[in-house]
Amino acid sequence: MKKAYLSIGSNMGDRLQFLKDAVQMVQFDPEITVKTVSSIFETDPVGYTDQAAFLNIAVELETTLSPHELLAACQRIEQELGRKRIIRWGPRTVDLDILLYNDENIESDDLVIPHPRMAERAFVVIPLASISTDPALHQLAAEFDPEKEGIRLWTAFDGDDAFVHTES
Ligand SMILES: Nc1ncnc2c1ncn2[C@@H]1O[C@H](COP(=O)(O)OP(=O)(O)OP(=O)(O)O)[C@@H](O)[C@H]1O
Ligand SMILES: Nc1nc2c(c(=O)[nH]1)N=C(CO)CN2
Repeated sequence: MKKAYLSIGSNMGDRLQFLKDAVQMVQFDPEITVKTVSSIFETDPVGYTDQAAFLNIAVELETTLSPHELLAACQRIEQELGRKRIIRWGPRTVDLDILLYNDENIESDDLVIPHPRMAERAFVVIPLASISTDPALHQLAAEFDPEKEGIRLWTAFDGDDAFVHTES
């Protein structure tokens, strides 16, 4: 069983529903168990700025899928939820990126882990650090000023209490 973290974002249509649907579809995969979902953050668009604000979350999961199988699962969910690639970094119903996979470093043509742009993205690092115990991530998150970065805590993720993993 491997531990992985995803970043999920949406800035089109019913953003909250897209996040909930995406998490539910991830959880529905028999090879994946969702352990923790971060709170939802509303974030100003980065990269291509002439678009609506995003909702972003980070998700911790356990999986028996390989990194490439996990990428395929994420891309299938994006397709099923109607994602179309029109503008690079442009509006999307839902975007699922793999941030980390079991401390592995992967550099293939179609998959790079850790995600190559994660450290510079407050909309990724702040939700991720909020569900991680890794001191390096907490340090990275502390270097961002949420107000300056345009990041606002939006609401708890209440898609399903079963997704909230409590250590016993
Ligand atoms: N860690 C990763 N997670 C998801 N996709 C990845 C990863 N590493 C490389 N990719 C590749 O990136 C390609 C483009 O992904 P996508 O269209 O979601 O990019 P984007 O979300 O617009 O931009 P960004 O990659 O900067 O977040 C995918 O087809 C995938 O093969
Ligand atoms: N705030 C925000 N900006 C973005 C996002 C995102 O999820 N949130 N995703 C992008 C491409 O991955 C580009 N810009």
